[in-house]
Amino acid sequence: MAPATPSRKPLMAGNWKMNNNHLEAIALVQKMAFALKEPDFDAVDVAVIPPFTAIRSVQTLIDADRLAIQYGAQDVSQHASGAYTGEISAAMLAKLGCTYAVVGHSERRQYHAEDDAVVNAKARAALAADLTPILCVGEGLEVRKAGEHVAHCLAQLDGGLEKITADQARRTVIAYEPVWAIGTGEVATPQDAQEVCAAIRTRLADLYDGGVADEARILYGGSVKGGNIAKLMAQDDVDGALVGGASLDPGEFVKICRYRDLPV
Ligand SMILES: O=C[C@H](O)COP(=O)(O)O
Repeated sequence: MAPATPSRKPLMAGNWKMNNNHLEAIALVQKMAFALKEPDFDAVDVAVIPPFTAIRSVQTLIDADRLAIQYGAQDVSQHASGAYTGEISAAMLAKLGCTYAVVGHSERRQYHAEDDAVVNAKARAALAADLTPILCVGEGLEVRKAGEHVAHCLAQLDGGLEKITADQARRTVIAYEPVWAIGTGEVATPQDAQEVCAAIRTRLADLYDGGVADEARILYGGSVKGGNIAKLMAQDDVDGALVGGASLDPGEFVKICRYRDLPV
């Protein structure tokens, strides 16, 4: 497919998972803010995705220091409000200034039995509140070994995008995260990442139109580090990364955000 155009600004999103209390979160964002300069933000969108309990602190710091760092949540309720103990609504996250909400992360699918219908309901709830969903898809090792990874990811994509309009799909971020590469140090090869990201873009063109496919950002996630990001970003259909472990290290995450300075 066509190479990344200026309309697809790369996005580097750090998913902190269940790490960092609100004080640690402030310290981490401060360290990132100290290292990142204005031109970095012209080249790439930088986002942190802290646990719910740290979002308010991150918002306060980012607002006070007028930082260009975006932020979001790791999950969102499919429900608007009411008796759903423990849930956080999209409207609550929007009120906290969140830009993104991750939906369908493999850890939610695996440990919380979230299926495509739930993932889709969460994506639609996020979009209704003007949040940008980061919709995750990805295959496990068995599926990969069986050679069914593309079909598997496209089925998750179809399910996740059910009843989502073209305008909504245009601003949705898709993250391809092969489960076998998450937290294992075993990164997908750039060709593996490109194969699935290209298939996702082609499916977006089929489901909607070429405009949606051209504009929607597709991220790769799974053991991304400073040492492998440049090769991944050299792929036509990889528009950024959803970074787990390496986003907890400000030096490493800044290196990832500055992938253009790294040798391919
Ligand atoms: O959301 C992030 C992914 O699960 C990747 O995590 P990782 O970079 O630690 O492999």
